[in-house]
Amino acid sequence: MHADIGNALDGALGLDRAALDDVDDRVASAHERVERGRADGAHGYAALNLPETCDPDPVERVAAGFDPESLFTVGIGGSALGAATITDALDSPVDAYYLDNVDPEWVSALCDRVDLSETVVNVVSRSGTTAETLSNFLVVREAMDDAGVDWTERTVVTTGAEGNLRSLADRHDLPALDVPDGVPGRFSALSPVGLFAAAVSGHDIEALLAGGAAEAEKLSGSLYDSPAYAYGATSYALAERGAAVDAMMPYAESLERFAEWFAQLWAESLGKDGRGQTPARALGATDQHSQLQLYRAGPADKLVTLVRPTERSDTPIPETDLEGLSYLGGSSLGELLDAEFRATEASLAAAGRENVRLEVDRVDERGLGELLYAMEAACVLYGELADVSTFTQPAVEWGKKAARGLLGGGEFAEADAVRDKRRLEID
Ligand SMILES: O=P(O)(O)OC[C@H]1O[C@H](O)[C@H](O)[C@@H](O)[C@@H]1O
Repeated sequence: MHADIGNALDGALGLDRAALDDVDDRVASAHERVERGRADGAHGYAALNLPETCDPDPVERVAAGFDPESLFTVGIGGSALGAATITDALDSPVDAYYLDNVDPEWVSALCDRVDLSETVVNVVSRSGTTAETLSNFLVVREAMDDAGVDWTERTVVTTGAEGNLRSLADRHDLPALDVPDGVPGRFSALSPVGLFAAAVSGHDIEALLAGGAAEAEKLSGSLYDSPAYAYGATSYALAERGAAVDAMMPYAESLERFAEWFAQLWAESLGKDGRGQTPARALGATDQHSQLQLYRAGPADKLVTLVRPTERSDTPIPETDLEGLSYLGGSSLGELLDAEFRATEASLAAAGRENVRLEVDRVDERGLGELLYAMEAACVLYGELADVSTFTQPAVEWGKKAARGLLGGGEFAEADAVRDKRRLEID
């Protein structure tokens, strides 16, 4: 991945090169802490070792046992978004569906619509306790039973070393993949959690890991030597000066989900102790015609992150004799998209609005591996600089307990708070 942080300097938020150099002095010690954590395989930091420690063989072996028309990944948050980012980005013969939400109409319509006898179900939960995932799995399993499909022949389990799902896999002798120790869900894209969907869809998971390894090699004690750290340190420095929002805006339809994955990574990891940066999801060029007005002329409280591949297959724009449109003829959709990318970058910079450019060669397995790993490393560095507990999510756990208490799954004080809701009702 290549990062260009030039437009993050000397804008409305006042980050200049001297201030960034000061942050760089702290990057050295932050990097040492990250390296120590990686060497110890400590919780969270272990995720940055995945390009070396993740063995693609078991994933490929389990995937080779299936030749499905469709894939249901039943999981939520980090147990779905990494895989979804990869399969959405790459052309695939397998229809990949992600059953993360528990919207009853949507789930049952999906089970009715898809041929379950040609579907593989991968139920993914690190903890094996997530209510949405287990409920959706039970619904899908029953739908398979009802359709006369032997679910045990078509189900893969991806989970931690023990728990409900591990017991289920053992009891029914299901193929099982491991969520590696020390790897939180939102950092698990380059583990079996993200890679099974890619492998069963025929993608090269070794190239995904190689992309991650290439970014890992560039991590160093200076932000000026590592694109991942350049991004993490710049985002942190801007956040400290008031960039409360990070608008992730890929210029590739195939990377729309990447912005969703990034949102979880950034929000859950860094939103702590009254700090953090709110991720916004945008898509170039579409959102130039929607959100860009705000990004350029609204509050100066944002970093806009522009992502693009430098190479892509292209489609020529046919010649036309329509007056006013002839300049488009002989050009291509790719050239138009690139011109829009550069115009947006310049338009933000001209208004003093900070933006960063991130580029990969192509949206392929290698490029995705680079991008996913680099954003994870950027996030870990940001967390070190901000001194937050990057790998926990206590605020999310609060809501989980409240919901569980409401459903009769135990006594939780959090559920009482739901019952005590204040009301001021207007009809
Ligand atoms: O993999 P699971 O244990 O089912 O967890 C799925 C998701 O659950 C929670 O919402 C956490 O905040 C997420 O970080 C996690 O990715």
